Amino acid sequence: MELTFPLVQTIFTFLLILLIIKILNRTKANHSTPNLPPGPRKLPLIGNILDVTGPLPHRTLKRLAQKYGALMHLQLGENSTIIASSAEMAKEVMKTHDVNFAYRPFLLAAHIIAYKSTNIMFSPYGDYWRQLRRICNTELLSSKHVQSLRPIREQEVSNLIRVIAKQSGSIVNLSELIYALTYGITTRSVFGKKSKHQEALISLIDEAIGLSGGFTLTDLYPSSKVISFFSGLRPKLENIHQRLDKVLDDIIQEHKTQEDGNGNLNHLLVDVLLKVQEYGNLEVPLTIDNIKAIILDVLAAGSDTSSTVIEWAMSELLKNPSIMGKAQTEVRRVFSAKPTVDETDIHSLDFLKLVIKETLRLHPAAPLMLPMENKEKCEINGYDIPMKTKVVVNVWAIGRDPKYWKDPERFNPERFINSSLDYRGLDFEYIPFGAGRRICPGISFGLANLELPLASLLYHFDWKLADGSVKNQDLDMTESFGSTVKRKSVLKLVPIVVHPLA
Ligand code: HEM
Repeated sequence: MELTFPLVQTIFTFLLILLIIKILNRTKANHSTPNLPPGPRKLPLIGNILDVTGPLPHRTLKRLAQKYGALMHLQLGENSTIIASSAEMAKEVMKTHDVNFAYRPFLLAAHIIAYKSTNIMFSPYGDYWRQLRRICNTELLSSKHVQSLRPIREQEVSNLIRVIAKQSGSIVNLSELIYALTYGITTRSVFGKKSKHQEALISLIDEAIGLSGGFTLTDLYPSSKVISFFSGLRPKLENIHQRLDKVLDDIIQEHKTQEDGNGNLNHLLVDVLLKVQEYGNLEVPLTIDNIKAIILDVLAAGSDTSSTVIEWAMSELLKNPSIMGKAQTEVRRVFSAKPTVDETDIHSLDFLKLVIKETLRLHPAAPLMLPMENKEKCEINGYDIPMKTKVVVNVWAIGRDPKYWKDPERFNPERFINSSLDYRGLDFEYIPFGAGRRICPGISFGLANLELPLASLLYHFDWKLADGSVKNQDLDMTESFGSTVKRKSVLKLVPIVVHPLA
């Protein structure tokens, strides 16, 4: 058969279409099999869930990273997850690709408890979140405002010292006392006077944190209605949310009609928010529910973190008596002419600041930070990171990496002498408060809540372990994972009054 020109043209067009389809398919195939970072073998349906189960995920993830690398991929149920375990990878995520990773993944607990994720921690990156951060930086959590809350801290700490002094020579549960102290400081900083609802509020927040910590099945399989139904998590969270909402409403109403302990109404965090709501000239209006979500953030993020760090600092000091001695000598010298520690001279406690820095290195309150998510696909270290991948930074592993730290497991505050390393998010080998746009906005408040209590505990008392048969250097330091990583066993100690309160 002779090939006519129209027939040749038809065949040519047909072949061309086939070629285009093939190229398109290949491109599509490339899209569906990205070059992900290495990670352990994935099992059908569950992926790597079994690889990360265990009581201390930050330690498990460090071990896995030693095998698979500082940028590792895990499939956790339906969630494609990247774990960054080195300063270099953390910098890629939180500096090079900062805007792209400034999102948070959807978490059912944050959605239900925190008024549809309108708190600072879980609201998506955008105008509303930017506005909240502006309010934090300029008003709510600014250094100046934290300074104005000084009388509350001093009163609460001196109450604690009185309580402990009464038990001089007997056993105290220091963990419990510190926890009550930081909640006391935070709730009073928010609302002023101790409210009759305070205990209910604290126990509800604890309950909420208990339900949302770790990996919940519902968050591992967000698309499965069956899992969501059988886990029963949603109704439990809704129940807590309703009770929390009622308590917060009552406290705000009660607050509107009374003064704080200092006869002053304008410096408390709830007043700042109510004032900003009314007169703040806001781009996005702030509702009362938004205010409640922010208050929940401050209460949850502000108390537990500080008590955890104080508890670890005291544990490390007890374990290292010569360092304890040095810290006590300093605080007793600086405040020798005073009946107690106040915030006027607290900035002179240079060694105590090193102790706090070293505690934050070895015991970052949030060892896996808060999860992040990228809006768009990107490439890190030659690997593809598809859009909406969850990213976890193992700050704990970075803080103990011998690549950056000499003798990393040793508690040695002096390593920070003459070192420019700072926790403000610029040195990626040391990021206990995170870095980038989502860096903790509560650094000043958090530090103020650490310095005064620690200095006062060291000034007024000498400390012994309750169990006299245990040598100080053998103090058990086992951790327990939750919203923060605390001591597994409570710190039971015997205080001996050295400087009584006047
Ligand atoms: C020693 C005390 C504290 C430590 C170690 C700590 C640590 C952290 C860390 C690691 C993050 C995640 C940062 C990131 O994703 O890059 C964070 C976020 C946050 N922290 Fe803190 N924090 C402390 C105290 C506080 C206090 C006192 C407050 C409030 C009063 C606070 C409020 C927040 C909030 C609202 C966020 C979320 C920020 C956002 O997503 O934009 N924190 N904190």
